[in-house]
Amino acid sequence: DLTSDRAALLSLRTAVGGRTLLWTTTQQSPCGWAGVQCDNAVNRVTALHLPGVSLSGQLPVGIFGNLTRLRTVSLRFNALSGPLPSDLSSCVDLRNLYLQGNHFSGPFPEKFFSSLRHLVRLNLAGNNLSGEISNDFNNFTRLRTLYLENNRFSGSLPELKIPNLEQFNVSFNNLNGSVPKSLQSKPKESFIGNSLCGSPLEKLCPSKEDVPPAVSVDLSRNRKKKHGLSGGAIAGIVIGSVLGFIVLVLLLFIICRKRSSNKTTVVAKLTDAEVLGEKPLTGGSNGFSATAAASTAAMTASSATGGGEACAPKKLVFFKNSSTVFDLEDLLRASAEVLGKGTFGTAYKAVLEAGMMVAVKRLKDVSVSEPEFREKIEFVGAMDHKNLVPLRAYYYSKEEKLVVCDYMPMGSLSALLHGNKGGGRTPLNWKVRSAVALGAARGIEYIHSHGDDVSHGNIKSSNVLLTKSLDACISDFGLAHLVGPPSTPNRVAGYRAPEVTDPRRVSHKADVYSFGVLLLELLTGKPPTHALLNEEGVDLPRWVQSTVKEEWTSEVFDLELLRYQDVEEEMVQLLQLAIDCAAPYPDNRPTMSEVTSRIVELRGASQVDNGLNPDQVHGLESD
Ligand SMILES: Nc1ncnc2c1ncn2[C@@H]1O[C@H](COP(=O)(O)OP(=O)(O)OP(=O)(O)O)[C@@H](O)[C@H]1O
Repeated sequence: DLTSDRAALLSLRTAVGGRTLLWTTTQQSPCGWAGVQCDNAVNRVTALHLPGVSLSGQLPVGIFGNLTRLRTVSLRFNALSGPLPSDLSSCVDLRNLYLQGNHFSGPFPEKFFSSLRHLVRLNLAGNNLSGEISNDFNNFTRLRTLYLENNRFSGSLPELKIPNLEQFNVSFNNLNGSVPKSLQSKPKESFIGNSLCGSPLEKLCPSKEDVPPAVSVDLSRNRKKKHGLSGGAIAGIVIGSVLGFIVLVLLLFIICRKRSSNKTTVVAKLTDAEVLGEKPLTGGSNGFSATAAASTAAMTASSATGGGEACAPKKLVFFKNSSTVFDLEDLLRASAEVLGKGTFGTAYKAVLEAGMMVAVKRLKDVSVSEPEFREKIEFVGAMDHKNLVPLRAYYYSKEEKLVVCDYMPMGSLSALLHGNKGGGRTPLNWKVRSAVALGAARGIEYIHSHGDDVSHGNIKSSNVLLTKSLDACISDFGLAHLVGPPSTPNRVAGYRAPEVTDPRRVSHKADVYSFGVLLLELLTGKPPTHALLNEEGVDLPRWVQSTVKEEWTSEVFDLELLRYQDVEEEMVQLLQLAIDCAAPYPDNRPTMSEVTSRIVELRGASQVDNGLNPDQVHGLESD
C-alpha cells in the first residue's frame, strides 16, 4: 500500500540522495513529492521521474520489491552504480524503464526477462553493463524501444523477433559475429563500434564454407603485407616524418615570435591579471587598473599626437541620463575584480573610492569606426527602462573601448539557476521565476519598441541580471552591433533561432525564440547546453516538446517547481508560451508585447509587478 511505497521511497532517498533530499517528509503521502506520481484509484505510486538529479551510489535491494505498481521508472543521467537491482523483477507492471547515463555494471539480473513482460521502452545506454544480449529479449513482445549502446555487452546478437521494435541501438559494445536477419533493416548507426559484420554494415562476414577464391587471395595478400613494409611505404613514412618535423619547427618559431611581441603590449599584462582572477585586488597589478592604465597610455598618446580632428576627446563620456559622479581618474584608482569573460570581452566589477560599484566591460574586436561606435553607443545609452541594465558611460580610444554600467548585486539568472564558480544553485520559487520572466520580457519589449531593426541579438540567462529586489534587467544590449563576429559562436548556439545564420543579423522574432529558450530554462532548470540534451542530440525546445508529447509534462519541470502544486496550471501555461516562442518558423512566434501580456495574464491579477524582496529568493528553503 501507500505506506510501504512511502517507506521504499525513503530508503531510496537514504541510499542515493541527490535532489530527493528536497522531499518534504513531514507530508504523510509521498504523492506530492517531486518526481513521484500516484494512481489515486489504487492509492499506489506508479511513476518515478528523477532524471538528472545527482542521485549517486547503489540502489539497494528492497526498494523496487515494495514499489510493485510502478509503470514508469526514469532515473536517467544520474551517477547510480553497482548492479541493476534484482528486485526490479517485482515491478511486473513496468512499461518504461529509463536508466541511461549512469554507471550500472554487471549482467542482467535473474528473472529480469521472465517478469518484465509489459516493457515498452527500455533504455540502458551509457552504462557499464556486461554479459550477453541473449535470446531472452524475445520475451519482451511489446518492446518498441531498446537502447543498449555504449555498454560492455559481448558475444553475438540473437535473432530478435519483436514485432513493434522501432528504436534499436547496440552500438559501441564488444559484440561480434554477424547482424541477424531480423535486425538488418535497422540503420547502420545502430551497430557501429562493435566487431559485427554483415548488412547493414559495410563489413562482409567471412564464412568458412563459401569464401570465394578471389577473396581468399585478397586475404592472403593482406596477410603478406603485414610481414614487411614495401619500399614505397618506407619512403612515404620517411618523407612524412621530415615534413612533420619542419611544420613543428615552423609552429614553434611562430609561437615564440608571437610571445615576444605580446610581451610589450598591455594585453599581456591583462592576461596575467585575469589569471589572478576573482579576488578583489587593489593597486596597479589588478586587471582593471591594467586596462585603465592602457587607457591612460592611449589618452596620452592621442593628446601627444593631437588626436584625430573627427574624434571626440579621449575621456569618459557619460550618457545623458547619468550624472557625472566619477571620472577616468577614479576608475583608475578603483579596486577591480574580474566578473567573467564574455563574447565581447571581459567584464570587471570596479569599486570606486566613494564606495560606488560599477561594472566595466572592456570590449575586444570592435569592428566599427569611431564615429559609428559613438553614434551607436549613444543610441543604446539613451535607452532608459526599469528592466534594462542602466548604462552610465563609455570610453573610446584606439587601444581601449570601455562601457560602464551599473553593477547588479544579485548576479545573473544563469548563476542563480545553475550555480557558478563561486557557488551552487540558488533555489528559486515559482513567484520569483515568473517575475523574472515578466521583467525580462518587458525589457526586451522596450528594446523592440524602438523600431523593427532594433533587436537585442544575444538573449540568454547570463544576460539577465537581477537587482537587489530581484527585478530582472536585460544586459549587453547593443554590443553585438559594435564588435566583429564572435570567436566562440557556440556560446549562444542553444538560444539562437534556427533561421539566424549570421549572429549580427538578428530580428525581433529571433529574440522571441531566444526568450522562449530562456523561459524553458527557467521552467526546467536546465541550461540549453545540458549534458542530457547533448546525449540525446536535441536542443532544449525539442526535448521539452517530445517529453510533453509523451505525456510526461511533470518530468519537464525543475524538481524545485514541482513542489508548488497549486500553481501547476500557471506553470503549464508558461510552458505553452515558451514552446510558442521557440516555434521553428519565425511567423508562428508571438511578438514581445503579446508575450508580456500573456505572462501578466497567467500570473493573475494579484501579482502586479514583481513585489518581491530578496529573502524570497530562498523561498524554497523557508518552506
Ligand atoms: N552589470 C553587471 N553586474 C553584475 N554582473 C555582471 C554585469 N555584467 C556582466 N556581469 C557578469 O559578468 C560575467 C561576464 O559577462 P559578459 O556579459 O561579459 O559575458 P556573458 O554574459 O557570459 O556572455 P556574452 O558576452 O555573450 O553576453 C557574466 O557572468 C555576467 O553575469
